[in-house]
Amino acid sequence: MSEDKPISTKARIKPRAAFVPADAAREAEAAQVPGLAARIAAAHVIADVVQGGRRLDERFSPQAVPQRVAGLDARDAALARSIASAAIRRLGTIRHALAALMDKGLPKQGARLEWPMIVAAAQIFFLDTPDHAAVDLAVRAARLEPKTAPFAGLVNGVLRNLVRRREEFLDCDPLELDTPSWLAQRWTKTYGEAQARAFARAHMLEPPLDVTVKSEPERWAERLDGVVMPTGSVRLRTLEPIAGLEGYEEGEWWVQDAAAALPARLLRAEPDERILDMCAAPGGKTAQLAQARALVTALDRSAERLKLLAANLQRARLHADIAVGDATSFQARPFDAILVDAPCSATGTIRRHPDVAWIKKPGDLDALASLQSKMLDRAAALLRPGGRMVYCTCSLEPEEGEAQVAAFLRRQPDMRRIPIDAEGEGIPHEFVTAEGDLRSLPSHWPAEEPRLRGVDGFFAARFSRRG
Ligand SMILES: C[S@@+](CC[C@H](N)C(=O)[O-])C[C@H]1O[C@@H](n2cnc3c(N)ncnc32)[C@H](O)[C@@H]1O
Repeated sequence: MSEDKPISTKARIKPRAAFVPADAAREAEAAQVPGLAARIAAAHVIADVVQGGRRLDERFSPQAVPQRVAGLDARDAALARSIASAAIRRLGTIRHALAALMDKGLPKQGARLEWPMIVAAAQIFFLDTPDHAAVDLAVRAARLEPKTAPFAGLVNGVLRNLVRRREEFLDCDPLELDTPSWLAQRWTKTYGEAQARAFARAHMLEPPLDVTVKSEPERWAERLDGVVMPTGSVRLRTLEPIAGLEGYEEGEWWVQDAAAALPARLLRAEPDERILDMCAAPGGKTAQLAQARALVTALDRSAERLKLLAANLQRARLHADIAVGDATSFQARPFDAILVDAPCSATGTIRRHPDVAWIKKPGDLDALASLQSKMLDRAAALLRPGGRMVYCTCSLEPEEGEAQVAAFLRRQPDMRRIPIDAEGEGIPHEFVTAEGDLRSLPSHWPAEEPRLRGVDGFFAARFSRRG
């Protein structure tokens, strides 16, 4: 361990096996120490995401695997989630700091201690946990296993040093450390270095909770301690679980990022129009279309996710016809309007889903872009002459946005773009491209109050079919 070694920005600890208490007796022992089971669960979840490519949401779903979080009470599960989320959001910074404090890295026998050390570092850097508790619980985690117990002193020393040098490590560049290099390079190439850095800074913050209200946004903003955004979404400061908030059970609003609420609006649904929502689950956009009293068919390939959509619509007291099927081969008589909210890399949602940055790989883009173009072509075939269509993705990558749409218009001479009229449609000017498409960025809406900043990165383009 080194005391004041200068920071090498390239320092990294190699990924290790997950931290697993050796047997049931030790798990029981862990359960006796308040807060320890939550930290161990967080360590497991971080390893699952980083090494196993698993989604953070899935690890905390009601079907969570028993060893991970299922045994925790609600408070501990919430704590484990906020630790895991903070750790994954700033994984590069944390690994960089730990590597800078250990000359030779962790000894082979204690390699799996990286995970509880990451858990402790996330608390020391980003959460309200008292430093001594964060350090002590990591040391206790190390002592649980005979293999790692000899390194409890090392864990203690490194983490105490981390506490001492906290400010220095927090001054690091999030574009270099907390953004996978393939994404940093892509964003720099597409948007320039200043924007790429602004995205990385936006990704550092826990995002606000945005909701789409059925009506009276000002009244709901007042009741829920929020603000009405220029596009009509209500943005809340709360960190409380949503199910307990006023109006949720009654279906007066649903959770939806302010940018995610725009594509369905761009479709301009009219009462009684037949609308196909091609990739509908879990249904945020279906609910908007149903709220406009359109006759919506909600199609999705995933029956599981459609169950969630059905529950969400039921809570909001809204209706749609639900269809399980593949959008690329779906058959039906022509629709008046179609929304194609295609599966994508989701790189525009890293603020809300920091795991996306570590789970997605550059090789995913080709397969996604090819699926999106098949969906677009099928949608064009299902649209009546004169009908409207909106294509959108929550991606910052041009292959899934601008380039995808340019190729679509070349392939489909019957389709023409309907540019967005920012002024007339109440869409912020900075969200609208020269071609008239929507392109929101995580760095947009730079509010003074950090809790109210930013928006998901979305792309949307609108078309009509020549009559
Ligand atoms: C971006 S999400 C949709 C989000 C949804 N529109 C909303 O606002 O809540 C993409 C959806 O596409 C679905 N999907 C993926 N491939 C599909 C396919 N071939 N056919 C139909 N749906 C598909 C996924 O199951 C997923 O639910």
